[in-house]
Amino acid sequence: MPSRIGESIPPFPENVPTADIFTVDFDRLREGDPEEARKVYEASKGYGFFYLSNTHVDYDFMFDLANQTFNLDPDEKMKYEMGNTGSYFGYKMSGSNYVDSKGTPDKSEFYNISKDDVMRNGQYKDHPLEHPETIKRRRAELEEFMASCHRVVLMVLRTLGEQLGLAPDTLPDLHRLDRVGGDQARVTHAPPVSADTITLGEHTDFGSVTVLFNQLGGLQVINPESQDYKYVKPQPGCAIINLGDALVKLVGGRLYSGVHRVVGPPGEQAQSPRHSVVYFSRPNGEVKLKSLLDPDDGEEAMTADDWIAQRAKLRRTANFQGESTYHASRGTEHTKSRDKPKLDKPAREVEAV
Ligand SMILES: O=C(O)CCC(=O)C(=O)O
Ligand SMILES: [Fe+2]
Repeated sequence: MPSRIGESIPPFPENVPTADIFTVDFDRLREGDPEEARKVYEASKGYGFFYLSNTHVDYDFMFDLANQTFNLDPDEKMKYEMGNTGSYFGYKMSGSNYVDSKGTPDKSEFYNISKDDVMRNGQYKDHPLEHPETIKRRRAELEEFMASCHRVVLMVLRTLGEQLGLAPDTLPDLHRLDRVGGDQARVTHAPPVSADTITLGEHTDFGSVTVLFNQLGGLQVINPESQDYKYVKPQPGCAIINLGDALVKLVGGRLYSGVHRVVGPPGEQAQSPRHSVVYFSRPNGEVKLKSLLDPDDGEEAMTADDWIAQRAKLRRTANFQGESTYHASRGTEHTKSRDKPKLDKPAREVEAV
């Protein structure tokens, strides 16, 4: 794996609690295998997470891009800092989001790259965003990365829509690659920290379907039955797929957006800096986030763009004004009808970490 050339990745330990999540094969799903479709649906009502093999996504270069970008001078990175007003593209320095209801600063930096900027959609056609050279020179690869992740997203959306009785194109039509929306690729970096340190706070993803590539452990998701955190062990060759709040809203709460967080990698892996590579899909910007499966209740719903801006803004340390900000920043995790997860549990209380 290129970001760790010449280094072997320390093993994920055997003695930590891991999430028992389904593995779905993308090729078989595309061929219409009903068993694979069933697994997608069951996973989306359970953990809200599953592994996907045979994704046909080339993501190795993104770990290189991450390494090179986060190694830039802090001054250079800060030129692209996203700010506190709800913009969600560009660089986020470590500490500028908070991780809990006390406003504790996070310990990871990330860089978000807009799908519309890379694809030159809408306003970006004539006014592309500025990026450091480490990202600029990867535009062709980024385009391919985004298009291939988006193919995965559409297949998941089509499958879930069909399982819920929607026409196959209903959800994909609200997530068009060539229409303006908040989709983004992200690379993250956290320095080596112990396994009881939260580097990215407890959250649900804002959008529809997330496609994630991990080399090291540290990602944890709440088990819907036991309501405690389990590690999502990286599986070589597999993406980790999870659902976000926008999709949960579009299907009237019939699917589940898993509550997750990132802590320092477990066991021997704790000596290593951690990178992850993500593609976040969102509904197209003007899509109203209300149920497609229930009668219209007449309530005005937020657009996908406003939803993302609100959540991004309220998660910034600079905008934190006490516990009420934290609660206002949350997603569908506190509105779903299933049992309430044990939210905001400090990492050090998690069993066997
Ligand atoms: O780094 C990871 O494994 C997950 C990152 C994540 O949950 C996020 O960026 O929303
Ligand atoms: Fe996430």
